[in-house]
Amino acid sequence: MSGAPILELIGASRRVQGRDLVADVSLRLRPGEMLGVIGPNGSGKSTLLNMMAGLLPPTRGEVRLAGQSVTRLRRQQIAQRLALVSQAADTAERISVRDAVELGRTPWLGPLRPWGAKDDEAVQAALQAVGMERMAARDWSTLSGGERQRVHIARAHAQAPQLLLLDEPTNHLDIHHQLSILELVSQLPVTTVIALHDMHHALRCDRVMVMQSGRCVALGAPLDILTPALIREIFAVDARLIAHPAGGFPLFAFQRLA
Ligand SMILES: Nc1ncnc2c1ncn2[C@@H]1O[C@H](COP(=O)(O)OP(=O)(O)OP(=O)(O)O)[C@@H](O)[C@H]1O
Repeated sequence: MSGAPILELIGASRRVQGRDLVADVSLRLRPGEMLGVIGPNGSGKSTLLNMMAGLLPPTRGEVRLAGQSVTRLRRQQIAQRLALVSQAADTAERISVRDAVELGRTPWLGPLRPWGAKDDEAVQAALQAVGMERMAARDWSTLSGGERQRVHIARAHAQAPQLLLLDEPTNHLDIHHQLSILELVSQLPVTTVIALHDMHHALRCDRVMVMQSGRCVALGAPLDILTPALIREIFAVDARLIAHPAGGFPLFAFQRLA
């Protein structure tokens, strides 16, 4: 359906054993935006991303991908539109870094569409984007946690999705690679949803959605949403926003409430 947003949630809920893990989330992504999803542990961020990816069907409401209910799309159709890098992402051992990234091209291949130069280019560009081209021949099993994380992101990049879903993509990365990945993601010509714990990273998003007990309790521009009052209420900490001394993104100073 032309003109439909790449992703729309309409009262999307997921109830398991009588408990709403995600409750009544409505959301319409804007083209090219980077949406940060934050919230305390167990607030439903991963469940929501898995629902967006069509891996967990909503028990109420709907998730629409490019205008179509995600539950009615085939896996390959979904994979041609979105890539998910989940927290628990793993890859079979005994394959090389390049092999792992090549898996990203799978949704585009078929009996009438064999591997070609375009696929090689996509894989090379993805390896370069995350700074892993020199490790392309390395065995996956020998990589560090952060290197694996970068390869997962490269695989998602090679998939050439319109929508990229990243569940805490920076949690294994050193500070240089955290900032590189966020910058890379913000520059990609895709719409991105990124579950985060670091509020400094959330400030780099176009919009932020705050979750609490499965509900979306705030959605908007980061500085409008991440106020000391909201942070105190949701995370039970005192937060002050401080200007960056060199003009960068502002900084939070946190203190546990007494
Ligand atoms: N299959 C399941 N059955 C029962 N409860 C579940 C199931 N999957 C998740 N939960 C619960 O749902 C809640 C939301 O989990 P989810 O992983 O979505 O939270 P999260 O915000 O991503 O948490 P974190 O920040 O710790 O990664 C948690 O309380 C979790 O224990």
